[in-house]
Amino acid sequence: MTDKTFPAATILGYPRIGPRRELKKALENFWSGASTATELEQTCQDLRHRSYAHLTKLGLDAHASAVPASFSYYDQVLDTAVTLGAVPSRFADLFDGEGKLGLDAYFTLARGDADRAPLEMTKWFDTNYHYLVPELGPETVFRLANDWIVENFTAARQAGFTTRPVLVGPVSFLLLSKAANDAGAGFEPLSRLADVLPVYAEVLRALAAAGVEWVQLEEPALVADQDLSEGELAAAVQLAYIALATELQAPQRPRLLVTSSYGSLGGLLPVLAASGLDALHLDLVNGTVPAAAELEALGSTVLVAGLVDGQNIWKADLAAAAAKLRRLEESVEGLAVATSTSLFHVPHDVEQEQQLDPVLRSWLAFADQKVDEVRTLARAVGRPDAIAAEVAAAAAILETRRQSPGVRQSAVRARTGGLVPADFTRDEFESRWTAQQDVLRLPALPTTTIGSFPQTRDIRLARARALKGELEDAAYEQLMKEEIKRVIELQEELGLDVLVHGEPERNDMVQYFAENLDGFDVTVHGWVQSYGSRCTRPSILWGDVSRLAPITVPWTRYAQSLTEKPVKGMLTGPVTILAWSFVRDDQPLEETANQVALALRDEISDLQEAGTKIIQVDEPALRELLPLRRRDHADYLRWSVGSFKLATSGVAAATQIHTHLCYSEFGEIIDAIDALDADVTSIEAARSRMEVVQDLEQHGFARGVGPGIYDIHSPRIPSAGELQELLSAAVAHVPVRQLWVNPDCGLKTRAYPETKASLENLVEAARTVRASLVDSLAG
Ligand SMILES: CN1c2c(nc(N)[nH]c2=O)NC[C@@H]1CNc1ccc(C(=O)N[C@@H](CCC(=O)N[C@@H](CCC(=O)N[C@@H](CCC(=O)O)C(=O)O)C(=O)O)C(=O)O)cc1
Ligand SMILES: N[C@@H](CCS)C(=O)O
Ligand SMILES: [Zn+2]
Repeated sequence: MTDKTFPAATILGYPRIGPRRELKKALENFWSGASTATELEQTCQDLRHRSYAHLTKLGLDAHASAVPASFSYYDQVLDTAVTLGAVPSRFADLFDGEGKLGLDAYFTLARGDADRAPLEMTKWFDTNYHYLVPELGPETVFRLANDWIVENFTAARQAGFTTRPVLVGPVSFLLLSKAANDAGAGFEPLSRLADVLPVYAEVLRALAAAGVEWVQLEEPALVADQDLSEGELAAAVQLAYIALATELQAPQRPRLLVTSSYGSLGGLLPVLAASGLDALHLDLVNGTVPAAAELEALGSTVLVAGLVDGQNIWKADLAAAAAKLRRLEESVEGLAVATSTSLFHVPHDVEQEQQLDPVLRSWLAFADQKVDEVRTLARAVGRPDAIAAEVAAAAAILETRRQSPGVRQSAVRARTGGLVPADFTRDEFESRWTAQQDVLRLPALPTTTIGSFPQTRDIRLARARALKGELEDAAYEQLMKEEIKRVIELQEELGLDVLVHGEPERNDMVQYFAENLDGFDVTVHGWVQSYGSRCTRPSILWGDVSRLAPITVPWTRYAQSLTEKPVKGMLTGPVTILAWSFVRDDQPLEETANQVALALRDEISDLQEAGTKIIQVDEPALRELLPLRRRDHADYLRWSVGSFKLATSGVAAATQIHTHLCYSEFGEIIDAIDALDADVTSIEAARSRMEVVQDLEQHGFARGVGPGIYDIHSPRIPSAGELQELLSAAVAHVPVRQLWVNPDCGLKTRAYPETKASLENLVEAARTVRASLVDSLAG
């Protein structure tokens, strides 16, 4: 064992995209062939070392393992899978002659290739980050197949930084994995725990040999209810950490920190406390301070208190955090301060946002400011008075927030305060459905898309120029109208049945609405990684929300004027607007969601007034915000479903309401999807091989449904035959009268050539299956 103690102040991870999205640009250049692998590696090494130097300058101790090596080229779960050699059999040829997986193999797993679908992508806990899902089976061979974790440590040390390498821990790795297609019935990834532990031990030995003092194993899956009993989970945790922390001893391994972000460990805390870990992190923002006896059981294990919120951007309430610290001090031997989660959920630095109102800016802490908050709290350990001035300053800021105009608007409060049950209900579904069929007169298996068409570089550049004042508003509007016209013409040519305007005028499906609603502000550089190279700038929802004027109506009206076919109105739902923004933390989410819902209800009413017959309200984040503990589900689903219904219940029976869900597994919330009472739901399905249609069938889902048959997350063009197969699978499980044909999600991240070709195939597949249905009826 080294004699190094755990650093007093640390963070669990830092944004890896770079202050100016350097990683995004480097990746996209490499993927397009504009740069070489060596150039990408060099850029990323520079990025890592610059961020270590920056964190050192901000006061983290670069010689005491206070700086986590949390970089990833694409995703931290993929990094762990590649380190362990855990790849599905369809990618077996990616290993080189020495059994290693290199950069090309890594990106093939992430993005697929012409013949192979990539790993599935899904939500990382209740966040807007998406990880790649490892696929395991009884035959998966685990072996140390990639040495980046060691190489990066060594290179950083040569540059003067003793970092703390980070890996997803063994129990979470297996719980986050899924059974491979060829795994056989009933296979559970966690059954491979005993096989994966020797490779973790090998990694730890290699890290120790390289001079690593502390390593961070992340176990976030332990804070979420799983499909196994607490006893089974406890046994797995015990097996894993007795093996890695007790049986494997220093100097064979570095000191071990296990982290537990996004919630409370509950009954697993005593298990981890008894496992011989050197340090254990608790999330004390999403979770609560454990009882004294549980803390005392930690003995010599250092408690790393996650007191600073890694997921939201409000300045910390230092008085409340310091009070928690005092309770911890009474019961533990060793105490350090950290963030609740990695900081990759928040942008780099609020000082980059000089355009924000200085009062609002003074309320905010991005990653760099959070480093400061962690250091401040660390100074209070054993000396609470040492931070009295900082505590007073934080309290004054909270008071300014409370008093600030705009935070409470009486007109908005009067509306939410006056809501009655009738505001949340429509006519009965069957009669609506009949009224809608009369108006719409669509063929069986109607084809449509989810809303966005490719956001071309020209569109983004035009918007960037308009923002800089280089392009007049009228000229920008004209360019967007030309794009809408092209998109409508293309859909007519393709023969789609229900059209969209393509969303060219939207920078992002949430930010666009935030820019047009009162109560929000937006950032310029506040980019946060969503997956791979894709980023968003979560908006700041700081005050009461209301609609200043119609937002989407002119664009939708224009698009509808170009075609006889129905054009869907396209809005983002209240839950998704909340989930993908940084939301005020001074009132229940339900109140905020209802404020957003009322603003959308007004927009929907105006769309209907303008002649729009189908209005889609996207709720891709409905599943994302589902609490990690089952006991909290019912309350969440009550208010989230309620806010969707509040937004959509003001329309006539003949107006068809669609919704769209993606990026999650939905089996668990089919009841809630049904309760949304949307007439048609399009839902992600292609990447998970249409698993959802079986859930729908079991549930007896009776509304319209479009299980996405074209996986838009990859440039791969699905053949008409393949799409036809997926559609036939859907027909086998869902009555034809309910079925719609559509891609998995919007097309904004795709380019035109693959979009056109894929949609041609999609329309052809729908026609073929339609014809076969007619034949079978005739036969
Ligand atoms: C559907 N998804 C979304 C999620 N969250 C959101 N907030 N939005 C979503 O759509 N979560 C779940 C899924 C999957 N996640 C994503 C996230 C992000 C993207 C995506 O395509 N992001 C784009 C950025 C989009 C954007 O904000 N565009 C702006 C700014 C564009 C820009 O970079 N401009 C340049 C200048 C122009 C140029 O040189 O190209 C600049 O500012 O420097 C806009 O269009 O105005 C991304 O590129 O990462 C997809 C799915
Ligand atoms: N209407 C949006 C939904 C994405 S989840 C789009 O098509 O991009
Ligand atoms: Zn989607």
